[in-house]
Amino acid sequence: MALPAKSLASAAANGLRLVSVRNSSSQPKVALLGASGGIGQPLGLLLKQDPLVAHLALYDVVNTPGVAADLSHIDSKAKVTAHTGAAELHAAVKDADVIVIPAGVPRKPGMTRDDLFNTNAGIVRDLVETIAKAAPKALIAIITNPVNSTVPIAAEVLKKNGVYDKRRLFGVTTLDVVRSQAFVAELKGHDATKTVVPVVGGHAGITIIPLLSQTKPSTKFSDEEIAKLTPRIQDAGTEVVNAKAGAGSATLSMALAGARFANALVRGIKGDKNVQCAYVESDAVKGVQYFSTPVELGPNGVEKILGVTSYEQKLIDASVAELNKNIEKGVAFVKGK
Ligand SMILES: NC(=O)C1=CN([C@@H]2O[C@H](COP(=O)(O)OP(=O)(O)OC[C@H]3O[C@@H](n4cnc5c(N)ncnc54)[C@H](O)[C@@H]3O)[C@@H](O)[C@H]2O)C=CC1
Ligand SMILES: O=C([O-])CC(=O)C(=O)O
Repeated sequence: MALPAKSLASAAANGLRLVSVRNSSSQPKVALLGASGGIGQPLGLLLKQDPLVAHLALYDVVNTPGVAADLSHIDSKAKVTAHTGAAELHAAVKDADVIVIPAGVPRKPGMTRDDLFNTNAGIVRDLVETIAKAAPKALIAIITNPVNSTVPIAAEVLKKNGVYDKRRLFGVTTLDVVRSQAFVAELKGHDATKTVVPVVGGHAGITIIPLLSQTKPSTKFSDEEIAKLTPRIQDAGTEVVNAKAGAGSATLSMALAGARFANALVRGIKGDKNVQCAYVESDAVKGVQYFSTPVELGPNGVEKILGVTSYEQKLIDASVAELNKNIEKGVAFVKGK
């Protein structure tokens, strides 16, 4: 919530230290952490072009001034600021409405997303520790893998700081939706821009569950088509990792997906309610604490969790044990068990 200029002035006059006042929804600030990376740079480009973004704060441990100088020459609305290294993180996230996090290492061929845990868990924990203090009301969108575990890590850090609000924390699974829509459109000759495929569960292997039965426009798939499409969607990240042959994982399609999701969060903040799939704390599926489903986004983040009723129940059941393993690993990392 933004304070009117008058109350800000009188608070300052009374010597009050104002901590973490959010910008007004009319001037949204988006902070991008990991802004110099393979995802960060094209995602920064797309966010700079987003007419809803008033301030784009770029944070990384390296190369931020160059990326910011480059982006700041684009004739779009967003003001761009650069913040480099831990000492400048507080300023990067302070008053942010939305914080998008692609900071961390990507996979190489032969690795699972869980193999990134040892490096990325600590990166996410430390970033969220500062967010908890400088921007406790921000909507946080985590791209860093393994998403199934980094979201519970972030939640535990926010809880430890007494500022956790389950409506405000998201694992970004939009790329799974983007891919499903691309693959289905290609197979069926649909217009990809008008094809809708919800994807639920998590963001690794069998936890990625495309609800092909709910494709719009309504589409019939043979058993053979489903048997081919489902694993292709589940392994699409690995398809890119292998094609890049050691040079990283998906960056361009992820930048598009991340920009789409960040835009949806900002629209929600501005009162333009909309529905997106995201990995959030949820009671949609029994026996698992975090699960991606379509959720309605609004001024406070998740306004409503839209459940899953689906023909894909076997896939959902199969994902629960794997998700619980990933979630428990993240929680234990923060709790030091
Ligand atoms: N959720 C999803 O659907 C997807 C997630 N990813 C994940 O996104 C992450 C980033 O991937 P890329 O951009 O390709 O990697 P990258 O290595 O190209 O870029 C990562 C950036 O993070 C920065 N960084 C490292 N430690 C940091 C810290 N403590 N604070 C701030 N910045 C820090 C690096 O300096 C680098 O600029 C990976 O974990 C990857 O697995 C990738 C694709 C899809
Ligand atoms: O596969 C990876 O390591 C990156 C990722 O999450 C994706 O492309 O879906």
